[in-house]
Amino acid sequence: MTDKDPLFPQTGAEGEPLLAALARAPHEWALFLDIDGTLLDLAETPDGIVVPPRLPDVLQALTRHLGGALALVTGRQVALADRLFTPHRFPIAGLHGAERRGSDGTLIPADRPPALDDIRAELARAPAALPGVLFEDKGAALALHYRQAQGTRDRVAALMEKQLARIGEGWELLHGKMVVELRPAAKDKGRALRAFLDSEPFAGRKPLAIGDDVTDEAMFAAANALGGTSIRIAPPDQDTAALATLPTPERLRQILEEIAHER
Ligand SMILES: O=P(O)(O)OC[C@H]1O[C@H](O[C@H]2O[C@H](CO)[C@@H](O)[C@H](O)[C@H]2O)[C@H](O)[C@@H](O)[C@@H]1O
Ligand SMILES: [Mg+2]
Repeated sequence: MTDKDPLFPQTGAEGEPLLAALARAPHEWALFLDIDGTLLDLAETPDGIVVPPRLPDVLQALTRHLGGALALVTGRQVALADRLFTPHRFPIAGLHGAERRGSDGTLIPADRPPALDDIRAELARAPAALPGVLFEDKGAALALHYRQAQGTRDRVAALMEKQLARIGEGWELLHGKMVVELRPAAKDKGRALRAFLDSEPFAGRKPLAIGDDVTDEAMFAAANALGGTSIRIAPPDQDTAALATLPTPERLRQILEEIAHER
């Protein structure tokens, strides 16, 4: 390996050569894709995202090229992600790795302790006190979004800290893009990537992980440690474990579509 090897670039390198390497040897690679901010442009609200019409078929074509070794790794619920990419269903880790469905189609759900229900009720009332804040109920994880009320950031964080203290061990807060999420701590995106690579058809392949946010950092670190590589959708000077960057979801979608049409 040299400093110039495109498969093992320095942090801040351009991500396109990594995807070109995958396109040249799809049987060697497993592809792990985040959704919001990576495959899809960010929107003002969680429900405001737009799935470009060709994207589900592009992902399906890529899945075929890769012999099935493509998985979505997202903070969304699996059920919601399935609706986004209908009629296709992909191997997927949801809720940042707390739930997972491998290529055999069996979903391993996240635990949903009763204690979460009181917290759910309190957070559902938060938008009344914090105008512009949005509550997202993801079943086994709960989120408050402040993209449309950025002045409430500290109050949202304090409210979520209070919920974390209530629910106790085994839970954590994730501070994502203008969102704070309460979620199970034991499973993250890095562990999800490792679990995929322990099973067919992912086993024995080099992982390429692509994401855009703090929650993807565990996935980047796992991919790098397992002989693969990683791309963050971010400016080239982003502080990240990812070994390369791409500027926008749109550029990623263009490249994925080119690879899908090469076959
Ligand atoms: O892991 P991801 O697939 O990237 O999901 C991360 C979170 O994405 C969503 O929130 C983010 O995207 C919204 C739509 O673009 C945006 O309005 C919000 O500000 C972002 O934080 C989703 O709502 C969360 O549940 C996911 O965990
Ligand atoms: Mg994302």
